[in-house]
Amino acid sequence: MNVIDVRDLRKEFTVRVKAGRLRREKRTVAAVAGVDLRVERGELLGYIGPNGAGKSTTLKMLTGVLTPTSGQVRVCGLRPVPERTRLALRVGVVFGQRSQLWWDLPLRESFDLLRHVYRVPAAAHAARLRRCRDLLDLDAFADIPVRQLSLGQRMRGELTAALLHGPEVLFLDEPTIGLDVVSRQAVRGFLAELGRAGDTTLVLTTHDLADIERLCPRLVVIDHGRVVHDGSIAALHDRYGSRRLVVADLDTALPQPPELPGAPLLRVEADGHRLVFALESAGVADVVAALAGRAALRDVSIVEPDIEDVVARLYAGKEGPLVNASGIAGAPS
Ligand SMILES: Nc1ncnc2c1ncn2[C@@H]1O[C@H](COP(=O)(O)OP(=O)(O)OP(=O)(O)O)[C@@H](O)[C@H]1O
Repeated sequence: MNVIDVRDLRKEFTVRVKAGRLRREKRTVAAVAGVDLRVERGELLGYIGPNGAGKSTTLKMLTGVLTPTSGQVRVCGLRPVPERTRLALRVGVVFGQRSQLWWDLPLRESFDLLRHVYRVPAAAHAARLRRCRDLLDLDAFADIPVRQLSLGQRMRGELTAALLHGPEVLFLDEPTIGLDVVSRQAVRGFLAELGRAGDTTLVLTTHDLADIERLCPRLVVIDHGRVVHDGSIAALHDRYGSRRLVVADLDTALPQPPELPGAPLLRVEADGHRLVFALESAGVADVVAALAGRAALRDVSIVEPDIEDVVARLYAGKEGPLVNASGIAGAPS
């Protein structure tokens, strides 16, 4: 069953813009311009796009904060705006910039209050809290008022607060923004664990593509309010022709670089001591074996295609083969 079902969703804002020295005129901005999206129970969905693409506006419509201009939205079978109270019991929300915790209370007391707000049975509350305490290491700071917590500590508290009522869908808007490496890993690890358990659907917006690579088998990219990609990261790489690379360091440069079937040579570097091949139809083992038969190899490494590059091209509206992370464009120099 689709826990999220969105059809031709639109949101327009009326803004006043300067039109001359003193005059201002009204203009309509289509923040979301016809999004279709279906998400099944247990899916982990990355919802990304450049600044101003319409991500937050979409999430706000999915959670009942904003009324759509037109289109259809169902989340857990409910219409988010008219049935917002019922929806709140079935979804959790973590918006990086906003808090649902009580600023002057320690986390422990916030969690207790939330139990009463959502009327969660004591045993279920205790079980969920125990899981979050273990996975997010909350005990070290659970008695400190929220206002004194670091951003990373607060984010762990926010995640817990969003999950204590056992939501079916968790919406996360930039959950790792501003976090240090350790906190980011803790949050990602926690979300991965939640995803593995399979009973919570995650919708994650982020500018940190490592979040997406780590967590989301499915990636929806929007730009100017429209979906421009819906599929896996691998599908995005296929679309842009980005390939894995084999980088071979040789003891002695060859007079003529070898031609390997299914793995074109992209570049020769370091006076011929480094050869870079793109893996097309050939496998790593075939390429390495063929090279080893023709040259003394000092080192071989495999370079994975870089998601940042592919997404940057998508945002820039450029189709076609990728200049990948190593700046390798296609022809040997
Ligand atoms: N309340 C509003 N009034 C007028 N325009 C708005 C309003 N909220 C959003 N917009 C406009 O709608 C567009 C989409 O904004 P939105 O916040 O959804 O983008 P976003 O993808 O979340 O961007 P970011 O990555 O920068 O957070 C932008 O052009 C923004 O200026």
